[in-house]
Amino acid sequence: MLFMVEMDVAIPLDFDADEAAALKAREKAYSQDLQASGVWRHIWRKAGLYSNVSIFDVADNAALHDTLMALPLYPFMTMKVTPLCRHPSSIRDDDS
Ligand SMILES: O=C(O)C[C@H]1C=CC(=O)O1
Repeated sequence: MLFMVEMDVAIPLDFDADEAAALKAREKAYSQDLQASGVWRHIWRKAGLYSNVSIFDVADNAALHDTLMALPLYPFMTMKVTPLCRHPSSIRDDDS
């Protein structure tokens, strides 16, 4: 199942800088592992914002939930999740 997930990150300005850097490093590794495995299909920066729009390919709603809850930056994120399905006008043979 495909989902578009929009993530807005807001780390408090007074949050410890070293701790924030460590969380961002863990987040990057977690994200890149999921990208390599095909679960995190796409990630795009929203220009000018500490936000991204991502496409996840997971088995079901519960798998998406578990994946998102495990994001190291999750406590500092606001998310919007949108389920996706194929568009009838798509010229692609599959959802790649
Ligand atoms: O920077 C972000 O958009 C937040 C988060 C998502 C992946 C990652 O590496 O960081």
